Amino acid sequence: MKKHIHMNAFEMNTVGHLSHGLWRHPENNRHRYKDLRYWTELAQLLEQGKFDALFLADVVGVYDIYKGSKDPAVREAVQLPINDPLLLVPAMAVVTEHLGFAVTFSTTYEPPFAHARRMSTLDHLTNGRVGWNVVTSHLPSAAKNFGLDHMVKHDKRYEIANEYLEVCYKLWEGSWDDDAVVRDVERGIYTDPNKVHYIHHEGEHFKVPGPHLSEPSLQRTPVIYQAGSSDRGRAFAAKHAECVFLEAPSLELLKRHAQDIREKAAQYGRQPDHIKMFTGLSVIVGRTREEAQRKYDEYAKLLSVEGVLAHYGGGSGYDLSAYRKDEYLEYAESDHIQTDAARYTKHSPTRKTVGQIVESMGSLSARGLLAIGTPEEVADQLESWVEQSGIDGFNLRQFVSPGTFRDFVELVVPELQKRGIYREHYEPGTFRERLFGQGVRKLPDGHPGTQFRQLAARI
Ligand SMILES: Cc1cc2nc3c(=O)[nH]c(=O)nc-3n(C[C@H](O)[C@H](O)[C@H](O)COP(=O)(O)O)c2cc1C
Repeated sequence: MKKHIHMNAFEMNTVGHLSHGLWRHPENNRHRYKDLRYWTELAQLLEQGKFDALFLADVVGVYDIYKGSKDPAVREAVQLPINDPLLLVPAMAVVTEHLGFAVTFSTTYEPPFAHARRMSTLDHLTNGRVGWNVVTSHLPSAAKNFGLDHMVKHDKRYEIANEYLEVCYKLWEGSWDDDAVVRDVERGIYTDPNKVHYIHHEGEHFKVPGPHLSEPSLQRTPVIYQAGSSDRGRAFAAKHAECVFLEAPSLELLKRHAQDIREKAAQYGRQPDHIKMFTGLSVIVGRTREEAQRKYDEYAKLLSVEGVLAHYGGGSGYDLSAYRKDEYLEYAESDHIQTDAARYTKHSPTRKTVGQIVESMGSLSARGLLAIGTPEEVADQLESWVEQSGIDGFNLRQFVSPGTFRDFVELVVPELQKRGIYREHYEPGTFRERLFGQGVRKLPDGHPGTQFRQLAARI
């Protein structure tokens, strides 16, 4: 059987996720993000298109680096206003049966004990369809709103994240035995106390005795997503991630990062093929090339460079308004997203002036892979990119909502299915089983989270 392409729909509980300025397009419904039906309709559309998951990004701060002010981001709706993504999941789960939900949550500001319960709750409510995009956050405004004077240093954030996950694994994997809940009416025992264990975690950043508050859910540990390709980011992904969101300015670098993560994963004793690699994808498809071009022209006219610059400022830490246009942008150590800081500097095939970078930000392909054309032409591109880079799938961005996703479901999915490179029906089971095969309901052997099972045996 040909290798199937996996698809996540990349979304955010906000107006301006990535296509800044396009909220002005008459067919764009992003202002309906506050309406639960926007999300339940979207989930049903994605399930009709046999997507693996809805991947909900999230930030807990304001983009206020560009021009030293929040005003450009506020004016352009750059990931503000923004609501909590986790609260959308139960409603979408009720109207779907197979679609996964990967939600973003930061390990830097809120402690692990409550988050572990939140994720167990979602795994119960979705019948084993939840994933967690583990981020460490990158906005100084978030740090200040969580009581810190400065952002936690970049590498320190990953150090905290490693311990954070250890606490969560202990709670999810080791605190409750599979047969702890007995519901023995005769003896009046709901749960056998001998099968619920303290975790007694005492680390540098967290002290959590346990036990976990939730009974075991189908997956126990949610499917672990990660985004971030710095050295520390890739090392973290190699240790924990089951789905990695890679972004790079070339397919060659994408391939190298994917190989690097798989090699590091093997050194951790993991199965390298138990990691699915994704990259961002934009698609403008039409029944004819002219229709696709018309959409491209409409979107390109509305793209806001100010919005892109405000987003880039928070992502990279570089305020491009502070440079002369003829200055070359050089890589400077950043505590923000180092992948973003490297995009136009050390990861760029050529040195770029700030003027050249700002000009390129005015293009719809600024954020990476963009396929434009008929369903056949788009499918050709996707097949070629997967073959060249060795990745497993894409996080599909959108220009207009839900039009971009509807076009992909109605026009591109049938073409991919015809070529035998996309599922025609959902495989049974949990989110993790759909990604990694029947029977892989929980973390597979070799994943570091499995070492914390049968905690009682070790305490
Ligand atoms: C493609 C991509 C998407 C990301 N999405 C988010 C997000 O939604 N929320 C967030 O707080 N951080 C996000 N990040 C930042 C990283 O997850 C993480 O916070 C890390 O600090 C930055 O990664 P890096 O420095 O290893 O590149 C993203 C990073 C990348 C590369």
